[in-house]
Amino acid sequence: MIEPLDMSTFLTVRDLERVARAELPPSTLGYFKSGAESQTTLRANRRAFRKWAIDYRVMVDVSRVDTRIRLLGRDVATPILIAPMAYHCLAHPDGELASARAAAKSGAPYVATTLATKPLEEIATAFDAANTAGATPRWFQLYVNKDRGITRSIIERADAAGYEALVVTVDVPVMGRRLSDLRNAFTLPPGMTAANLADAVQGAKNAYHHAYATGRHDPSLTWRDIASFREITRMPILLKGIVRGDDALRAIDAGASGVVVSNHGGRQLDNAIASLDALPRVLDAVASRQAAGFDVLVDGGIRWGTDIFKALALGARAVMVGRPILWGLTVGGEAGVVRVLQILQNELTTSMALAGCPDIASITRDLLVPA
Ligand SMILES: Cc1cc2nc3c(=O)[nH]c(=O)nc-3n(C[C@H](O)[C@H](O)[C@H](O)COP(=O)(O)O)c2cc1C
Ligand SMILES: CCCCCCC(=O)C(=O)O
Repeated sequence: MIEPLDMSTFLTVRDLERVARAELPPSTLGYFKSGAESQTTLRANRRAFRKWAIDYRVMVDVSRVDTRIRLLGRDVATPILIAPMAYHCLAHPDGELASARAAAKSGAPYVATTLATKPLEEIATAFDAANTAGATPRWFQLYVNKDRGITRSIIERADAAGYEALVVTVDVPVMGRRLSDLRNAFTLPPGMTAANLADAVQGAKNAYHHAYATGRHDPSLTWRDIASFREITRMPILLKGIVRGDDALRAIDAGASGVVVSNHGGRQLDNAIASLDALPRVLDAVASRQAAGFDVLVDGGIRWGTDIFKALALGARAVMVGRPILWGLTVGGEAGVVRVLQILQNELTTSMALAGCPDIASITRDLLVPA
């Protein structure tokens, strides 16, 4: 019998990544880890964090460190969210049910993807059962289907299942060229499906990824559509994949409540600007709206608590973490994702204490200098 791994032996996200890379079949590993084309943006996302050093304060009472934030108008325990990512069952048979439970137990907001391998209703139930104090929100990420009837029905299902926000991903008009997926003809293995779309892609049950990307996904999405989604749902809308100040302002005009500064983890436009590099100009553009509750989040390349510290110091409300969650899920299922979130949370609170920041509000811009 193989003994379950003791999660406490993993001290960094990298420790889990190493084991996950060894465990995953090549085609799945390629799908999870890859960026588009030359992977320049994938690398730039990491490099952007190394451009900053933390100019710390001393002699501040940090006997208590509080990571609570306000997010879309409610209190949340941590600024670390789980990014929407397709096909969690590739990492572990419990898939999104495991990652959702782990998020709820850790107090980390969870963003379920349209392309989940478990139905959005089951993910909601798994999350809520573990969210005993009801303190943590879960959001739903939307990919827009060419058949707007299907899109509408997904939004209505997410609404009915009690998701608190709709995250519309806007940086995938078409899929980026991830070379390993092309070489491996990546698709879902037999028996695994994009569970929210099962009715929509009948006849392609073992090839959802390709069938969805080439046949169903809508490249004609524009700002006008956001206004039309506003009419369908009570959920506040965030746009994920914004890197420009003028687009952030358009998002506000379209009725969005926030944006996620993101280049999709370097998986879409290769040579795109790094997310962290784009963050300051987006924040500058929407500065006057932040007091009114317009939230700016960022993702891409976050692997350490100090990365989160830097993003918050630049002015992000919160961060989303992508691939590290898949490494944790691969290595230990729910316990592995809990461990990833614990590691990042511990690193964040340690860096806050060492930088003289007892709470998130005290992580200010002057604490960063060029490295
Ligand atoms: C395997 C994988 C699948 C993803 N699927 C989705 C998705 O379904 N919807 C979405 O909006 N973003 C998706 N993303 C992008 C993530 O939400 C996020 O923007 C990115 O992973 C952040 O970068 P990081 O992985 O470096 O943390 C995916 C990313 C990965 C790695
Ligand atoms: C054309 C939409 C396919 C997106 C696949 C999921 C995703 O966002 C990613 O792999 O990245």
